[in-house]
Order: sequence, then structure tokens, then C-alpha cells
Amino acid sequence: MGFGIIDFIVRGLHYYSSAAALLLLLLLLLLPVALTPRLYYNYKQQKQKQKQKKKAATKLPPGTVGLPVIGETLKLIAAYKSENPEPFIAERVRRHGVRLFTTHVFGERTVFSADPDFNRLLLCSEGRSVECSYPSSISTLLGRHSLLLIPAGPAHRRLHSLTLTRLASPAALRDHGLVHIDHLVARTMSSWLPHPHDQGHGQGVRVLLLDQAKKLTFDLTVKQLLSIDPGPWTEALRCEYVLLIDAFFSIPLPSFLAFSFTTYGRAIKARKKVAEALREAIREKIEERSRRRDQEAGEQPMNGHKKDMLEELLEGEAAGSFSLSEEEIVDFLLALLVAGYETTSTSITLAVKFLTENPSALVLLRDEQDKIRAMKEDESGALDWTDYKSMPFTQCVISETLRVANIVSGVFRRAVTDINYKGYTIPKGCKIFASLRAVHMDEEYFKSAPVFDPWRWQASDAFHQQVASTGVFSPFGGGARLCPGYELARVVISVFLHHLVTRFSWEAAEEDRLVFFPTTRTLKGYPILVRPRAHTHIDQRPC
Ligand code: HEM
Repeated sequence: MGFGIIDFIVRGLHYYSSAAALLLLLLLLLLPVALTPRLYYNYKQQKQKQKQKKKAATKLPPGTVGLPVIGETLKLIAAYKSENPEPFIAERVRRHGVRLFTTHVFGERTVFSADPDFNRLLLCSEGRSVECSYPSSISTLLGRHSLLLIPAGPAHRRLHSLTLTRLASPAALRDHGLVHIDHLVARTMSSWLPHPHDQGHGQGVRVLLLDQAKKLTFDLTVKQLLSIDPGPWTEALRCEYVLLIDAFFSIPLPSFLAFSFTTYGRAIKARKKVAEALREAIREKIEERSRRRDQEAGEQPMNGHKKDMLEELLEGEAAGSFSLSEEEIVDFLLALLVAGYETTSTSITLAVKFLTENPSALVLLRDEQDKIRAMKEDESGALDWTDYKSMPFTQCVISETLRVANIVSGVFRRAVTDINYKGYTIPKGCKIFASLRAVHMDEEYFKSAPVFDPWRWQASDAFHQQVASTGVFSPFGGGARLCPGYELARVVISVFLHHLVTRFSWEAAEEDRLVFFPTTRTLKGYPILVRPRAHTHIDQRPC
């Protein structure tokens, strides 16, 4: 009986486990069948998502490429030749609902950006996902070794930092730059004083402001780079420079077609002459250095000798920190002369134009500068670094001038990898124009953007922090190619405004208007009639 029950239980368990095993097997067999639709569904969904992602990833920013070959070039030029170029970008941004759009200008498909985040991304990606890409006319005329065109990397970093520390850092400006600037500005303006025997000078002396500002910035840069004082040599060099810069935005012709009656042909010829003059200056500097070394060996050390940029380059080369050929030095110097020439002089001219048109801003600025002048023991005493640092309203005027009419309205780049941004892809090889101006004129960041309002820069710290940290105000670019001349430019404009408002009163001699193509400037170079203010001293410092 006992065994019978046990046997029954064992058999029962046996049957039971066999049935369970069978059931399990059945379940295992049926599971894939049951799960297949689910798996298939998931698989399909995943595929679809991947497809969507891929589609979004290959999507160019929206836009139209306009007419065959010329694309939208004529529309762009027409807009930038007017006083209000904003609609070209603003209308497209509004139409597509995004601050990035694709167009076709100057023979190439180009993505325009009016998006401060994307602009910042581009400026900071130099040498990684983008590279500098200027029209070929500019690279031929500047030379491929110029700072603006050297690819980002150690060589570029070294020369960029040399430019900054030697020429334009606050320390360099405080220690020696500011003295030269003050002296040259004062001297330039002394030539505006009427001759005592001139009849009818009550109407004022006519000054073509842009021309004077250009001459001044050129002479200043030559002095800083080569230690050569203004004179016939610098004037002859400047005439060649004018021809060279004229062709920056012209169509680059092959050398056999670059006849001397074309703008481009004249510019190529001028470049040769400028390069030869610079080569001559290099040779003279080498001789001068060896003469100085001989004198020092003969125990006549030349204490207090300040090295100019060319000497720094030659010494750097001798010490092995640089290895630059003569051709590389020529390109480097030539481009530095160009970089500060148009930019600073145009900014000076525009600051004066805006002040003329905004008398209340002029009153405040003059008041600030008169106080600085009144503190000088010597009436014609030069400005020093402390004076420069005591001009808060003047700095507001300069910032506002750079915002409303920056000479560099944007920077060109080329994608060297595919760039994904906000669901769009800018393919490798595509040209990109990061418009700094479009952001400066965007109502979202600057209320009443078209209005010249220097007081906006007196706003709270929060405003300053916002414009600095978000990159919405970037007249000097950013990243590896941040303009090394940003402080130098501010100092030159400040010193110019100081001497102008403390020594003269003026009025516009003619109606003049702003245009933005090929560069930002006033159409007539802003002619003004200047009169000395009652107390004006004649600058008698030696040249
Ligand atoms: C108001 C005056 C100026 C403005 C608005 C200005 C603006 C700019 C901007 C936006 C860039 C960046 C270009 C880019 O990223 O492709 C730049 C680069 C440059 N600027 Fe200026 N600039 C001014 C004055 C000067 C001066 C006085 C100098 C003389 C030292 C100078 C020398 C340069 C150089 C050498 C570069 C090329 C830097 C590089 O590629 O590493 N600039 N400038």
C-alpha cells in the first residue's frame, strides 16, 4: 500500500513534469511566433527613425539659389549698395523661419548665417570643421603667407600672438604705441589749422575725413612695423596700396589677361612694387642690425632702442623661434598694412559722422575729452594710458559705431567636414558666410537696432555679460582668428576723437551716405569743414 501510493505519486510527478516540459517546449516554440510581429514592428520603427535622421542630416538649410550661374549675386550687391542692406538677410530669415539659409552668390552655393550661436561655433571651429576662405583675388593680392590666409596651426598661432603682443596688446600700446599714435594724430590735425594769412577761413578748412584717416593709419602702421617716419617713401607706398586694395573684390583674371588697364592688372603691378619696397626695407634693416651689433661690440650699447615688428621677426628667425623666408616676411607685413588700413580709418570716419548727426552724444563726448585735456599740465601734452582708460562714453560711441556700421560685415569660411546644426547639414566643401552685421542689427539682441544709441552700452552689467558671453557683439570676429588689432583700433579711434573734439568744431561739408558694397564706407569719404576752437593750441612737438 505504502509503495502503491509512492509509486502513484512518482508516476504522477513524472507525467506532470513531462506535461510541463511539453508545455514549456510548446511555449518556447510559439514565443518567437508571438513576438515576431512586435519585433518586426520595433525593427520597422527603428529603420524609419534612422531614415528620418539621415534625411534630416542631409538637409541643407532652406533657401533658393536664384538664376543660373549668377544666383542671387545681383540681389545681394543691390542690397549692399543701398543704405539699408538688412532686407537681403532679414527677408530670407523671416521667410524660412530660421537664421540659416542657403543661397548662391559670387559663383558658389553659400550658406548664410545670422545665428549668433552658429557664428560662434564657426569662429571657434577654425582648423577643425572649417577653414578661412576668402575670394581668390584677395589671396593673390595679399600673398598666401599673410596671417589671414595661413591655415590654423602652430605657425599661425605664433604669428598671431607676435602681432598681438608686439603691435596691439595693452602693454605694447601703453609702453610705446600710444605715444606714436598721439603724436601722429596731433601732427595730422595741425595741418588742418588755417594759415594765419588766409582770407575767409571763417568758413572753415575743408578736410576729406576718410582720406586723412587713411593716411594717418597707414603712416602709423608703417612706423610700428618698420620704424619709418611719414614722408615721400610712405606716400609712394600708400599710392600703390590704394591700387592693390581697389581690386580686392574684383574678378581675378589669369595672369595673361591681367592687362594694366584693368583694376586687377593694376593691382597685380602695384603688389609687385609694394613687395619690392618691403624687400628693400628688410635688407636695410638687416644692415642696420649688423651696424648696431658692431657699435655694441665697440662698447656703445644703444640703450632704450625699441624694436619694431620687422626686427622682432628677424631676431626671431636668427634665434630659431621662427623660420621665415623673405617672401613670408613680405606677405606678413603687407597683409598687416592692409588689415588695419581700411578698417580703422573707416571706423574713425563713421564715428565722426554719427557724432555729427547726434549732437547730444557729441556734447557728452566732448565734455569727457575736455576734462581729460584740462588735467594736462602742458596744454599740448600727449595722452597716456590712464587718459585712455578714463573715456567710458567715448568707448560707448566706438562700440556703437562698430555695431551699426562695422566695416567687416561678416567672415567667410569653408566646411572641411559635414557640419550638423539644428537638424541641417552643411556638406563638406560648402562655403559659409557668418554675418556679424545681421546679428548686430537683430532686434532680438539690440532694441531699436538701426538707431545709433551709444547709451545702450552704458546699460547694466547683465547687458554687457550677455553680449560678451553669447557672442552677439563680435565686430572683431573670434576664436583663433580674433582680430589681433582690436585694442589698437580702439586706441587709434579714441585718440583721434580726443584731438578732434578738443581742438576743433566742424560740420558736414556735403550730404554723404553710407554704403556697404564692396566695403562699408561713406560714398564721398565724408568731407567736413573744420574750425579751431577758441583755445586751440598749435602742436609744436618735434616730428
Ligand atoms: C575697427 C577696426 C578693425 C576691425 C573692425 C577688424 C575686424 C577684424 C575681423 C572681423 C577679423 C576676423 C577675420 C576672420 O575671422 O576671417 C580680423 C582679423 C584680422 N585683423 Fe582686424 N579689424 C580691425 C583693425 C585691425 C588692425 C588695426 C589690425 C592691425 C594689426 C588688424 C589686423 C588683423 C589681422 C592680422 C587679422 C587676421 C587674423 C588671423 O587671421 O589670425 N585689424 N579683423
